[in-house]
Amino acid sequence: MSPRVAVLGTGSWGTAFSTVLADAGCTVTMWGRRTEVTDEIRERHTNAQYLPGLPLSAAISATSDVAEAVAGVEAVVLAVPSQSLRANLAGWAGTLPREATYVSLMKGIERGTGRRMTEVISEVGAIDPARVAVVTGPNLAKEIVRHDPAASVVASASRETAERVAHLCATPYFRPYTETDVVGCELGGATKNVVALAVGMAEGLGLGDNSKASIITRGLAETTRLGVRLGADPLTFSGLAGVGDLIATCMSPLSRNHSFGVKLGQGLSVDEIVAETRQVAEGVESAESILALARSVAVDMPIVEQVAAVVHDGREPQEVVTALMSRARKSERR
Ligand SMILES: NC(=O)C1=CN([C@@H]2O[C@H](COP(=O)(O)OP(=O)(O)OC[C@H]3O[C@@H](n4cnc5c(N)ncnc54)[C@H](OP(=O)(O)O)[C@@H]3O)[C@@H](O)[C@H]2O)C=CC1
Ligand SMILES: O=C(CO)COP(=O)(O)O
Repeated sequence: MSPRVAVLGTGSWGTAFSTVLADAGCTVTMWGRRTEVTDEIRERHTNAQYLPGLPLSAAISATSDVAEAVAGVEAVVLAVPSQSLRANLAGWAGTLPREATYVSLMKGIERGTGRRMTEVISEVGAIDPARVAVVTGPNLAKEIVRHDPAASVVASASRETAERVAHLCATPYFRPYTETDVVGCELGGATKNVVALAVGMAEGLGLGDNSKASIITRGLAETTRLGVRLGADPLTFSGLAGVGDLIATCMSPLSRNHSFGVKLGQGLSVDEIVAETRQVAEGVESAESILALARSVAVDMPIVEQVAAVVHDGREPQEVVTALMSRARKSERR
């Protein structure tokens, strides 16, 4: 019998990952908060708002009733915005199956608490961390649904859980590796969105590839610094969840964070860009929470600090360049 999986969230990545699961042999029930979207997925097998032109597998159904979505599933995949996860889980209290495996697709850090998404799942859902995993890596939804080959990481404190989730989502075009460094994988995924905003800003200001490569490399350095302070393995940041996702997100016009940054660099305000795009650019919210987390453990993150100043305090992107270039000189590796 094919494994049954619930995917909670009908946006770009929730829908794309549902197609991966279906192609890997799972029967998938998606949950979405708008019935027009769930009706469309169930009846017409499309999700025109998020993935226009993509026919969805017959193995994917959808409902706006979360109890119906999770009934009898072995895994619950969470693909809602990072900042709404806590409220979503609280609203589903008593409905979520205790014995299931929980999988986070989200790349953000919670504002106010500095928690990673798997921490929020364990805390609010009262789920044993050994039954929680995160899937992360260079996985732009629009390329995944084209079946362009890509690799990913499934990280869980339990190697067995990571292996089971990798088995559920492995296809000829989606190759999951397993990992136990959950802290490093989640920090890599969340922080690369903020670095992509900075790279996008540089592009929007008309700067070239030297500038972008410098931001990516120094962004990786500060991400690694924070990760190591919080107990991550430094090698995780040279893997798919670190440099892999950083390259994809910082260089691709398909990335919402990169595109958001380009528009900031071109002079648009945060409110103007949000009104225009109406999709999640997780780095905008996470810039502040990652900065607070870094400050709480006395880690210097100058790029994250400058991005937070632009998106939260209205600093001009051009001022960011001056601020970063006029910092006191130091050794590259300290
Ligand atoms: N897109 C990508 O390529 C990738 C994304 N990710 C990560 O996956 C996560 C989800 O992103 P993605 O699917 O792309 O985002 P989208 O913006 O495409 O979709 C967001 C989804 O969340 C729903 N939603 C919005 N607000 C709420 C809320 N308050 N409560 C419940 N549901 C809500 C939206 O519903 P509605 O339509 O009703 O607004 C929609 O279904 C993010 O953390 C992102 O960083 C990770 C890898 C790749
Ligand atoms: O995480 C992603 C690719 O791995 C998607 O990035 P964006 O959210 O910036 O589109």
